[in-house]
Amino acid sequence: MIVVEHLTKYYGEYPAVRDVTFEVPKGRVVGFLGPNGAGKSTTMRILAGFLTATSGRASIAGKDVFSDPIAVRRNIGYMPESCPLYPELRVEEYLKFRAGLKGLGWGARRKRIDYVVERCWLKDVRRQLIGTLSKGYRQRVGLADSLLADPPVLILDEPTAGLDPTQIRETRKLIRELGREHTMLLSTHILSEVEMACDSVIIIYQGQVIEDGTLEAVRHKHKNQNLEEIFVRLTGQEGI
Ligand SMILES: Nc1ncnc2c1ncn2[C@@H]1O[C@H](COP(=O)(O)OP(=O)(O)OP(=O)(O)O)[C@@H](O)[C@H]1O
Repeated sequence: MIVVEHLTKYYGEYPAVRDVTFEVPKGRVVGFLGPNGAGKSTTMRILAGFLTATSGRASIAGKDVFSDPIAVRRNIGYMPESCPLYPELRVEEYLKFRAGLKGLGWGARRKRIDYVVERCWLKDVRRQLIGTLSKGYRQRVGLADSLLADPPVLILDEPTAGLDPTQIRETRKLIRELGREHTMLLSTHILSEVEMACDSVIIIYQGQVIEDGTLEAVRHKHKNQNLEEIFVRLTGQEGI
C-alpha cells in the first residue's frame, strides 16, 4: 500500500533521509521509530506530498507521490506533528472547511463530521474556538481531520505527543481500533505504544533504515529482547 524506494532528502548539504526503502502492506499498522532528528517527519511529509524528495520514489495505493499528488492525498489521512489549525475557527467550522477541501458533498459532510467528532471525543468542544483548545484537544482535531474522508491509509506523526495520560490511553485505544480499518504508518517515541498497537516496526537512524520487520521477527532476530532494549542497542539512545 505504501512503497518507498531509495528515498533521499537533502536540506541544503544535510542528508536528512538517505536511501530509505520500505513497504507497508495493506492492512498493516507500522510503527515508525527513531531518535530525534532521525528523519521520520521528513519521510512522512514527503509521503503526504508536503515536501519534495531529492531522489527516489514513493507511491501510495499505486499512485506516485510525486507525479500524482492529488490522487495520493485522496487516499491518505495525514496528521502532522503540530497540526496547522486555524485558531479563529470553531472545531465544527474547521472540520466543515476541511471536509469541503477534501471534496465531501454536503450530505456526506455532516454525517462524517458527526462521526469523527464522536470518534475523537470532540463532542464537548464542538463549538469551541480552536485557539482556546488545550494541546491535547488540538491533537484530537488533527486526528479527526485526518479521518474525514475515510482514507484507506493513515500517516500519523506522533499522535500522542504532549497528551496527558488519560488522553494517551484514549488515543492509543482509538489507534488500535483504526488499525483494524486502515493501513497505518505511525511515528512515536513511546515504544510500549508500538508494542500495543503495531504489527510491524521500522527503525530509522541518521536518515537510514536500520531495522524493518514484524514485531515478532524483530524480537526473534534480537534474541527476544523487548523493543526498548532493541532500540537502545541499535541507536545508542537511552532517551526515548
Ligand atoms: N526545513 C529544514 N531545514 C533544514 N533541516 C531540517 C529541516 N527540517 C528538518 N531538518 C533536519 O533534518 C533532520 C531530520 O528531521 P526530522 O524532523 O525528519 O526528524 P524526526 O525523526 O521527525 O525527529 P523528531 O523525533 O525530533 O520529530 C534533523 O536533523 C532536522 O534538524
